[in-house]
Amino acid sequence: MSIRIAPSLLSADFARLGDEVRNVIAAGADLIHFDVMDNHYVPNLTVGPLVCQAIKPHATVPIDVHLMVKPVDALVPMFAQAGADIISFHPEASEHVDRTIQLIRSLGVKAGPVLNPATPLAVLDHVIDQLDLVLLMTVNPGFGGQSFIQGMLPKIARARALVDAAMQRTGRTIWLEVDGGVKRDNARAIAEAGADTLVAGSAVFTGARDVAAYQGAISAIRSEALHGAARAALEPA
Ligand SMILES: O=C(CO)[C@@H](O)[C@H](O)COP(=O)(O)O
Repeated sequence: MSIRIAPSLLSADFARLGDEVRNVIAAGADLIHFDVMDNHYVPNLTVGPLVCQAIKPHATVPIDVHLMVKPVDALVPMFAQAGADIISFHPEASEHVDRTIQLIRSLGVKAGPVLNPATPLAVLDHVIDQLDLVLLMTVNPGFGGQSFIQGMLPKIARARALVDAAMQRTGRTIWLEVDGGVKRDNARAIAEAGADTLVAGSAVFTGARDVAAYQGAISAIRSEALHGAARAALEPA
């Protein structure tokens, strides 16, 4: 299994966003995770489509837009136009979850729901076969730098089983992404539970804030996660 690392720009230097995007990509980032907060669905306010459009020329890897906004649908075409390659959204913030997924996919963008720590996996029941990814929050959304909620590990494992079954049924690829409190010292357990895509903000944008620092952080997380994924592959199904 391959592991994707998605640095969250929430912890980047917003005064130098183009440089930060280029630097984390040079350091090995597989995706750029772009957190959109509206001070309504979550108690924080970040950036919108104009900033996504501004970083697009610097992003030689896919831009993974995480919408923490309510309502959702009106912003979807704006982010598609701004260069989003992936758009995830919170089912609680959408009036019609199936419609939102179809809207995102109709614009040629990969789609997936984001499950808060307390959101049950049952929300996937009738849509999983249409998804490109499932994003599991391992902190409550709204802020970077929070601690990983340990109780989420069994939820990741249960989501892995659902995603595997859906991939077998449909022949599609569905990523299982985890976001919140991901560090080098828990990446192994997170990947062993079944995550294949790890978002990390404060654990990546750290140290001297240059390519070497980002490379050290990304490769440490990746290497731990690869160990975890290898261990999971050895375990009986
Ligand atoms: O969506 C969010 C927070 O709502 C995340 O993407 C955080 O930005 C991750 O930051 P760290 O927990 O890795 O510092």
